[in-house]
Amino acid sequence: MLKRLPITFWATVFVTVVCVALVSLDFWRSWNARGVLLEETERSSTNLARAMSQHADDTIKAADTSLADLEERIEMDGLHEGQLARLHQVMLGQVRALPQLDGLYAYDEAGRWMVNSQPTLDRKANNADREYFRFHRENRDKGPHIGLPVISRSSGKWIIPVSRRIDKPDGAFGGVVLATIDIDYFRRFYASFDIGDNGAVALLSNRGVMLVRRPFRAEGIGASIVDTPLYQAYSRSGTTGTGMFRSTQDGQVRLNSYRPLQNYPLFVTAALSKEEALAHWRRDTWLHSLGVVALAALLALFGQRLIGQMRRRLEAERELRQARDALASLNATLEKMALQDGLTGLANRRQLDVSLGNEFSRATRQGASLALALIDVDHFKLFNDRYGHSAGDDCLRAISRAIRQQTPKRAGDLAARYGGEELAVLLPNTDIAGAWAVAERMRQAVAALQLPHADSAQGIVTISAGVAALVPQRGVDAATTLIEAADKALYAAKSAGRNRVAPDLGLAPVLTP
Ligand SMILES: Nc1nc2c(ncn2[C@@H]2O[C@H](COP(=O)(O)OP(=O)(O)OP(=O)(O)O)[C@@H](O)[C@H]2O)c(=O)[nH]1
Repeated sequence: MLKRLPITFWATVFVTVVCVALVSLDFWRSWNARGVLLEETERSSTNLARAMSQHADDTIKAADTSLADLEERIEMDGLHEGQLARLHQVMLGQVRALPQLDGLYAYDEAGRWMVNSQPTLDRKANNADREYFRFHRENRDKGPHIGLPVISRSSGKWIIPVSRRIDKPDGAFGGVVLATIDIDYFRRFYASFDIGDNGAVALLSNRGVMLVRRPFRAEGIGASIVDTPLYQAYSRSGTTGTGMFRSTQDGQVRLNSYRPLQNYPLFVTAALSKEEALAHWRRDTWLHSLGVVALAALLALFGQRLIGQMRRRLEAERELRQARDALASLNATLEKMALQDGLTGLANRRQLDVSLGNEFSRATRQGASLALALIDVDHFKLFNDRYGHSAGDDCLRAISRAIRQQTPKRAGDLAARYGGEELAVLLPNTDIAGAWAVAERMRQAVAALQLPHADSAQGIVTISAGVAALVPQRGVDAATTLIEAADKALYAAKSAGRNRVAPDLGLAPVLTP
């Protein structure tokens, strides 16, 4: 079934498969490259988040260590005047040593400013209203507390408060020590990252409050992000993770990596813009795809032309085959016509001569008898004269038909038009008696046609025949011998009154009719 499909079909299938494979392979390659690029982006953002969380942890840890030291000193020595001057010096030293520190402060149990790292101390100021102060007053927990970002009352900068509770010797609330971390310190650090034009990094509290963010927006500090998909993913997992989220702040889709701080209830997130990460890939893919599609189109066009040519060539070959077949059949017809008489449909004189030559040779070789009957229409001239030449032709055709029907069907038997109104029947392997019998049957068949002939003695068309037979002797007899003998017999038949068969007894004296 498949074999019968034309070559042009398979060529079309081939070109189509090549074009589709070309485009599919390029698509697959591009899609793979995209996946690899996103994986790399994810790795970068994860590494960035790790570095940020470590940095934030270290930054707060250093401040908290100072606080723990201050807390211990105050709990040991109390907050009396002599102690305050020493504490002031210690605080100044710590703030100078730690660039992230905006200031260090100590408040008594009523929130009054007792000592800080500022050059002057406003004794009338009170921080009892601050969130961290209320937290420590109400919680006996001795660990550090990270507060919400606020603008410092003393320096006017955005700060993150880190505080610890001071206990009196009896365990009652004795005040708070506070370290304020300059948000600008984080901002400067985050500004040093290469996160592209649309990347974002942030430090956030575990309760979903923004502490610092790049791109920096003052109104973003302290804002809640609990409704964002990023925070929901983080609070669900509670640990390190990644995800592709659309920012609720600027609508950008980013690949986010989030990671909690090891020691504090905060987490960081590093987000790289998907758009930026894929920008180069997109440009590259566009150019590449354009090239591949153009190549596939060229291939398809070229293939289509080639297949068209193939089709035309096949068509030409088919036409050529048809012409050759027509020529062959024409040749066969011509060959037949060359051996056939046009009027009677019997073999023509040429074929008779060839067959007679062949059969004569065979009979000579085999020592077989070869017979020939020469037949002539009686008074045919008168027939033509009375009925016309065309009726004469019809008459000849009818006689030829009758003679063909009576001609034996053995190989070599041949009825032919000898010339004019004269016919000949070649009968191999036949002696004179057999030939006479055949000619007699023919004569009777013609008479049976009852073709009217007013100028004939019988009133119908009749024929006369002369038959001759011989067993040819090599070097003695020739084919013409047989013709001449038959012709002589025909003449005898005519002379004897026509409408009869006369045998030639010279060549075959054995005849007993
Ligand atoms: N219509 C027609 N006539 C033919 C054809 N071939 C030969 N003839 C005619 O046949 C006639 C033969 O005449 P003749 O040879 O005189 O002999 P005949 O009239 O048959 O008389 P006998 O043979 O003596 O009986 C001629 O008039 C030819 O013109 C042919 O193909 N068609």
